[in-house]
Amino acid sequence: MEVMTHSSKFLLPSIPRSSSSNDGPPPLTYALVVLNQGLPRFAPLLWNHAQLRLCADGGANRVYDEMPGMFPNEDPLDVRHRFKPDVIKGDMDSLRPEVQEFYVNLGTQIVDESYDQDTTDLHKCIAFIRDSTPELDKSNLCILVVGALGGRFDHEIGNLNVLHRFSNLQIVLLSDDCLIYLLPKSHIHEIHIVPSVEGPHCGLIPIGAPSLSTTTTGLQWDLTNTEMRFGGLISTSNIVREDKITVHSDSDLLWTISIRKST
Ligand SMILES: Nc1ncnc2c1ncn2[C@@H]1O[C@H](COP(=O)(O)OP(=O)(O)OP(=O)(O)O)[C@@H](O)[C@H]1O
Ligand SMILES: Cc1ncc(C[n+]2csc(CCO)c2C)c(N)n1
Repeated sequence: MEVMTHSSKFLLPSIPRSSSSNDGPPPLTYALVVLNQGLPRFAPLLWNHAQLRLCADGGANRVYDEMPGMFPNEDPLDVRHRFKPDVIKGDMDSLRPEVQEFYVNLGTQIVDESYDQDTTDLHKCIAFIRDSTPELDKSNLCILVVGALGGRFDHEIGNLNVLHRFSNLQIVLLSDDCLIYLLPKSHIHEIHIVPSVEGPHCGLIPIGAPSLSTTTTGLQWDLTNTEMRFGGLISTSNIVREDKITVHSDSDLLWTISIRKST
């Protein structure tokens, strides 16, 4: 079984190459999706790492309203020009008209899918990235989603559902406090902890289906061919003990880890 490696190095100001030699995996490219919740403090950092920046509907209001406040010594208009979304997509019931007009004048692409009331704005944005030009090599693409957690529980669960709907894409849901991604059962996973920005609290959660057997290394409470299911044992309030965590499971699992306040 192939090994999939994971790392939150996108939370570092400059992303180190994966290894000192040339035989490591190719570097990831990042896309950013901004949802309609308060921007996390590291939003400008992720924006600068990303090659493609989308706003899900009212997420564009957040960029327009909140980015200038993150650069209090700069002219708000300059900041808004610097943080111009490439695409705003959704059902457009939250995007304010003056925000839309501002970004249209800067060249942002607006994709109105108000006819689709069966998928969320995040789903629409992920589908856009999936279907976007081959310039973005999907196998090396990691989609960072900010504003995904905290707030309305129906939205949070909808966001987790998107991880399962697009399980062949690497998607990371972020809030100010933690991040979440899916560990597909098709791979053995190596999670390389970046101790300066994340940990120690973590969890492994079988949200889509029970797991008959999960084995981990590197955690305070490791699992050894352990069964996990909702209503039974799930691994919450666990702690990372080593800088490399391995996970092998017969089910897709959610991995979550806390983000340090100093990030
Ligand atoms: N409180 C929240 N918690 C988590 N995610 C959120 C929250 N609010 C919005 N989102 C995310 O941001 C996206 C865009 O938000 P927006 O408010 O524009 O959606 P919406 O379709 O108008 O929602 P609704 O009509 O249900 O209020 C949503 O699809 C969702 O993924
Ligand atoms: C069974 C069922 N439940 C809820 C909705 C409503 N809904 C789900 S996604 C969405 C778009 C939000 O931007 C809306 C309105 C539905 N269609 N089907």
